[in-house]
Amino acid sequence: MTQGIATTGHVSAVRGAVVDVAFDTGVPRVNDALTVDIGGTPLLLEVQAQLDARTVRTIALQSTNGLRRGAVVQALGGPISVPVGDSVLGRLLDVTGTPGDRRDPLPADAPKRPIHRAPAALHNQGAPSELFHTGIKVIDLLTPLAQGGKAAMFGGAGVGKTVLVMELIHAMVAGYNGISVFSGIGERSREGHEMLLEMTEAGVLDRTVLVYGQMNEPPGARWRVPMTALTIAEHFRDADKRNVLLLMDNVFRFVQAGAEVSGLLGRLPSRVGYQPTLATEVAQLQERIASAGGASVTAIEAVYVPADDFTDPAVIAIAGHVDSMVVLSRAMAADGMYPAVDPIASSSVLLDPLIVGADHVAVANDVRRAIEHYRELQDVISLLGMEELGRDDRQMVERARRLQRFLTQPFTVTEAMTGIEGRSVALADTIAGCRAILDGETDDWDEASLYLIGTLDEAREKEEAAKSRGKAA
Ligand SMILES: Nc1ncnc2c1ncn2[C@@H]1O[C@H](COP(=O)(O)OP(=O)(O)OP(=O)(O)O)[C@@H](O)[C@H]1O
Repeated sequence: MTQGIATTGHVSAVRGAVVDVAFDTGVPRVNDALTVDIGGTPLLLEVQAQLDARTVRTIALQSTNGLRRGAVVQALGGPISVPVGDSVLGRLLDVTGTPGDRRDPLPADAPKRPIHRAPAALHNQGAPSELFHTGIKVIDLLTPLAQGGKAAMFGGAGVGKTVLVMELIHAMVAGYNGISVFSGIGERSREGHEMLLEMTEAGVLDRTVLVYGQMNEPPGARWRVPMTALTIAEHFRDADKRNVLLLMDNVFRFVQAGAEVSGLLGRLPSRVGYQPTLATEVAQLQERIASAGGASVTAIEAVYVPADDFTDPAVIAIAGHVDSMVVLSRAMAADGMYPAVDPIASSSVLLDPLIVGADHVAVANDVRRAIEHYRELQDVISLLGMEELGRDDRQMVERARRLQRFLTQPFTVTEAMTGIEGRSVALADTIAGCRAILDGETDDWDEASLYLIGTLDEAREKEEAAKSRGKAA
């Protein structure tokens, strides 16, 4: 709000989620919050543009049903503020910080923080520190995650992003003593309540905050909900010096909501119809996800890839900010190779001999090389058959197929679907297993023995059991 100027205005136009508000003298600043009462329910608006000396254009964060021209609007004198701190632990909140879990309201004296803030100062930011072991073979080997790092799971519709994020939550939250902040952005609305239940069952609800703006909510809510989650995470980091795990499903929906808002505000679209401010919006969100002052914020993000097009501007903008990029492949999902992590397209800046050690990097590179070589030969194999390959090529292909199978893994979260108990594998076992396959120890094993198992020892038992059954028959 411009200093010393009246804070009350009135609605001058309503066009869906876009509301124009006129003030008698002066106008609030961009990103300031306004509130208006619709039949006893407060509606939050956020200023997006100053149209002239008296009028602002705002975007509504809740439904504008029932809003009339002339309604009295209060300027709050700053950005939307959301409750932070211990009182939000174990709660399911919406973009404005209002609980949606049918429990008591939050205490009136809960501390609040504005959702728009500058990122932590660069000199105060910490780089990713220790590695986060997930127990998921393909991730620990090829795209390691770090505490204080940013990882994103990229994939088209239905290739397993949510399942992978849920499994990571399972793997990490139980053995992690920091706070987890989960932000549901523009996905199915039932997911929030399912998550609440799961966290309660896992006994970690008292260390978790759930913040949701789902697909049934207006674009303003989906656009600002990651900021709300981030503000809560930042408070735990700065005020309590606690490590935070920030999970976001799905960051693409944040970009999509931004595009909807941009269209509603009448801005000309840019490449592929996205908002002209795409890169800025993504950077404003991602640059705030940082470790600072000795406490880390570790982010795991799911990113939907529209029409499996990895050159989509939204995907590229997000990919530029992450340390570990886990790419999910439709072809692998179709073959039942779950988790469908593409070993070639996925990468991590942490896969460096100085960070993970030379042995790890060497095995990871050999695994990639073998699978890449197999892919190059796949056309020849489908046209002419394996018999036409030279001896070395055939051996490489057989090892690559075994490696691909060894890197599949049953998940705890899919136990009900697959009927197979989830496995968690130590990194040393993953590396030893891959090395053994690359060295040819499993050349005469049945490929199926390596599919959906944990360690190589388990595959060995499966192989021996199959052999003894064969003999008995
Ligand atoms: N690791 C896995 N093991 C077994 N099945 C899986 C696995 N991952 C995914 N699936 C199967 O794929 C389906 C879709 O997975 P999921 O909901 O995670 O996809 P998504 O990429 O998040 O999809 P959307 O883009 O629609 O949100 C699951 O319901 C399940 O049947």
